[in-house]
Amino acid sequence: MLSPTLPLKSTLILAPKPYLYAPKPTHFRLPINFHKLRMASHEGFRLIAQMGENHEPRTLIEYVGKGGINVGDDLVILIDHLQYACKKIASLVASPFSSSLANCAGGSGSSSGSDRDAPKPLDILSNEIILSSLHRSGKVAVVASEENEAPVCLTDDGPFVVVMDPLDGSRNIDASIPTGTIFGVYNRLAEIDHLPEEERASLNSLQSGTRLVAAGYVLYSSATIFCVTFGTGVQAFTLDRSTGDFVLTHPGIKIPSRGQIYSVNDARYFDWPEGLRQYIDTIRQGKGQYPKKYSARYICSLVADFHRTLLYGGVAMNPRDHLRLVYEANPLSFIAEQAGGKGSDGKNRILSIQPVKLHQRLPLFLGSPEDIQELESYGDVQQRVNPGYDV
Ligand SMILES: O=P(O)(O)OC[C@H]1O[C@](O)(COP(=O)(O)O)[C@@H](O)[C@@H]1O
Repeated sequence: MLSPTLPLKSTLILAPKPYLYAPKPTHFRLPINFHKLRMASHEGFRLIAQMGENHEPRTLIEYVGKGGINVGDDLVILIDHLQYACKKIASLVASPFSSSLANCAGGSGSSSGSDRDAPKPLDILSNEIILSSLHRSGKVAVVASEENEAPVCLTDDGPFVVVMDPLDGSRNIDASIPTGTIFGVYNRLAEIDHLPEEERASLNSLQSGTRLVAAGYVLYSSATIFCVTFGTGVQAFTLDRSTGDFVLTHPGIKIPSRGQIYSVNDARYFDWPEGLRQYIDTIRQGKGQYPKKYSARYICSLVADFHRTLLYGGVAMNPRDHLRLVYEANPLSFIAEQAGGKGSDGKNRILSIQPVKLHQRLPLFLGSPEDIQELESYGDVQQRVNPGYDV
């Protein structure tokens, strides 16, 4: 019944054995230790074989299935289709054409004067890839996407509703900077099935974040990482390009209770409120509750900044009304909480904010519980000035 979990053609290509590609002698030597590389790849295979021997769920699909946490057949099928779509996107963003796709004016129709379809920008293509995969799953009633003005109805009796940002950070593609997909899954509200389609779709998409059944992100970077929670902790899986599987590499992620990194676009410092300036000035001087000088890291790609924060701790923020509640803040806050962290708008828990509009924006602060608490204690941390920025 499941969609083929066969990898994409490109992911079928076996990883080259480093020793077959030893460089021809030249007048300079590459600083590569091929013996070490060979050992590292042997170590990787030994690790994977061992995980299999222990009968631990090894792949994403094993993890969600009956041998793992058993989320139910319907949700397994949905996740299987979603991961398949994300593998396609991973190939797309890594392709030699990604940068020209990212920059093209885009459009879904034919270009004028030609009967050939105009190329579509990557975020539009990614949206179409996920939408069609979810449609084929037969398990999704409604999809609310950053790329669609209104929610899209797929299958009337599909048990789930999916909210998503199909490709966040695509403006970075030109410079090969990481991008990501963000998603959340709700149960369909069967009690409103009698309402007209538009109203049903809207109410299904505006469910409170506290009702999320699952949430995750896929990071397209040096590795492709599928990080997910079903409300019982957070696990991350890394795409093994030799088999096409997402392999469990980060079981039971726990965010450190305190980090030493803050992540924000601090060119906006002079548009910040006093409280936020004071907070950042304090922690970077090592004068906060944690007596260490904080470091700054900001990729300007939400999934990448959040992923690093989840692993290393600290706080990732965008203090202006910019990021979206329904398909960015809610799923990432659910993951943060499941990892022991927090998601806040500077005053309130994100998950308890009732969405009123699909594309609603808000300030977002995600990270280690002690860092978020300290930040909130400054009171005035939401940037009210939002003049619009060129870059
Ligand atoms: O310009 P800012 O305020 O630094 O915002 C950057 C944030 O905007 C995003 O690029 C998303 O913005 P878009 O939805 O307009 O693409 C995030 O990936 C990133 O974290």
